Amino acid sequence: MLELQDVCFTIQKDGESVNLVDRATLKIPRGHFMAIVGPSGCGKTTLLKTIAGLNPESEGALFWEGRNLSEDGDLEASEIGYVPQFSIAYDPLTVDESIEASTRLRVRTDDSEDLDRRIDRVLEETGLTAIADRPVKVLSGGQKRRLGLAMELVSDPKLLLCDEVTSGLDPRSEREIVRLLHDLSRRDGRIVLSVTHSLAHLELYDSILVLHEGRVAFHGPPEQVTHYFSVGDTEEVYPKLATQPSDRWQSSWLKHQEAYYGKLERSRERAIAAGTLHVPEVAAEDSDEEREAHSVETPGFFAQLSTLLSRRWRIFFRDRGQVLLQLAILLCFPVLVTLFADKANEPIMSLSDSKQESQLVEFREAIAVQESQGKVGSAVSGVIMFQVILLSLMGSNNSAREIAGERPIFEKEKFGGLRPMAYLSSKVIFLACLVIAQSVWMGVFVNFFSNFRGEFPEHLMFLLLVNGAMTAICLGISAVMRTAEQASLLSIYLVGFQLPLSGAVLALPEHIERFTRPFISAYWAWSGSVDALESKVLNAVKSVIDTSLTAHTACLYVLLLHIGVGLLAAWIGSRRHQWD
Ligand SMILES: Nc1ncnc2c1ncn2[C@@H]1O[C@H](COP(=O)(O)OP(=O)(O)OP(=O)(O)O)[C@@H](O)[C@H]1O
Repeated sequence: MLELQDVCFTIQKDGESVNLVDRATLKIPRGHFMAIVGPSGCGKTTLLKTIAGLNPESEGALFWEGRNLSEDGDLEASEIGYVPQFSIAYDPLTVDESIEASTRLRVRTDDSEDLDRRIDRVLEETGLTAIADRPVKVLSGGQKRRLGLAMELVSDPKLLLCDEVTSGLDPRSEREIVRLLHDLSRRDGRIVLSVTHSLAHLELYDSILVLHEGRVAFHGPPEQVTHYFSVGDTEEVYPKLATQPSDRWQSSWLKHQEAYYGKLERSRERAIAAGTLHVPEVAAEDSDEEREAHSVETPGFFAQLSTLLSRRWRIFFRDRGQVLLQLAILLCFPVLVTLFADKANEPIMSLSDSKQESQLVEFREAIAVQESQGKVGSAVSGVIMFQVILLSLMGSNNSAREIAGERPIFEKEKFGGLRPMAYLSSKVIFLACLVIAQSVWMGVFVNFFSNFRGEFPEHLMFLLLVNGAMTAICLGISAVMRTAEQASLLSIYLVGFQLPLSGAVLALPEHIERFTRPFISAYWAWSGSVDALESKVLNAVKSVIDTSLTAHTACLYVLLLHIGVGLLAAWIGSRRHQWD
């Protein structure tokens, strides 16, 4: 039994408290299929989220089998299924792969046979067996809704919450989905609550809850709705609701509640007696030990991590556009750098040791040496900065959308028991592979055509670090921002400011530089790499720059700090609840 006692969900609006759900009192027995209907904006989704625990109730209490959920803790992630309005599957995966990933993330299975059995069961239950190999992106609206349901059913939830799963469907698909939900509530005492706009097929529900401005206006058998509201047709219910304030509807409903619950109870008993409703005994779930024995265990950290990683690589390789873009960037960017590397290869002239015949010749030689130093110094510094900037760009391209672009799915999976740490670790490992491939290739390729005139391993380390720092910072941005567009835009600006604020092209005024420098990863990677040059080339670079250099050890620490800050932001952002 799910029971709500005077449950409120309150928000602060213009300094005032507003109840989006106002003293909702309900009793929903096991094996029950209930529709939540009401005019747009009346609080249907808000009520569903309050039941799910996504909106913590401000007042009142929720009980599950007599257990106070506010005091004794929420339902286990596996006990509750929530099918949201948005799609929770990745387009490039197939139906089968989506259900498999969902099972591996939510259910600790005994072996591969157990896993296959679970997948086959939900495929069959939701009528998806015939299209198990089909990619999600080609599914019809109705098939996508079935898939959303299937992905929730993998843990065999006792409470299934569905938000507008029939909206936008043609009448036939809508009836099929409502019929499916009805069937799902007939087994194992599962409660199915479905928010819907549609007043069609009400006869398939056990009860109808009519909400008005966050308040319960009616909750009873479907055939009683028109009688209760004294209307000829269900379509007339919403206009009727508008004829009086919601508190009047609420108080008049409270007077009739017991009588209607009596009717619901009698029709339930008839269904059980007729064998159309099967509700197993509840006694076994009364003790905590028994509950634990029956509950589905969530997989461990490493199991979730490996599922996420294999899914990420699969999605990456299925997205041809993404693979081609990565390859194009990987191959073209280093080529671009080598086009400018000619002058960096030239030798640097030195003053001859022998005495010159005249002062004029000596002077000309000094000028020539200075020019040669300037030319090579600028080229070497420019080539290093070019590499650093391109790797910063790759870093931002790697991760700016990585979390923000799939946030709703991540939130949904978190609700289903996914550990944020497993999720973030999978992102870090995936991105680290990209960073290593991009940076090593950039360093080695450019070094092949234009030999780094100094400690190449140190230079390579700074290339890795700058790409890693920008990838980590943009991953943090991706986790903190609300949308993928915001995250992309901010990341692009961040990269855009790297070159002008690095000081490699133009020295900044000192009072500005003091504040900007700590944040500019490109400066630290450039300065560290320049510091690793052999002394003659280093002096040539110093002769053309006004910006001061920093010892490479300090550069190393600052870049590591940037990576740390980026990952910390990603961790904080991933843990934050951001369902909407
Ligand atoms: N967290 C929130 N903060 C402020 N307002 C909110 C919040 N959540 C919901 N609302 C507002 O509460 C009202 C009820 O929203 P809800 O989404 O529950 O309605 P609904 O009945 O499901 O609507 P629809 O049928 O159009 O989907 C709306 O006016 C919505 O803008």
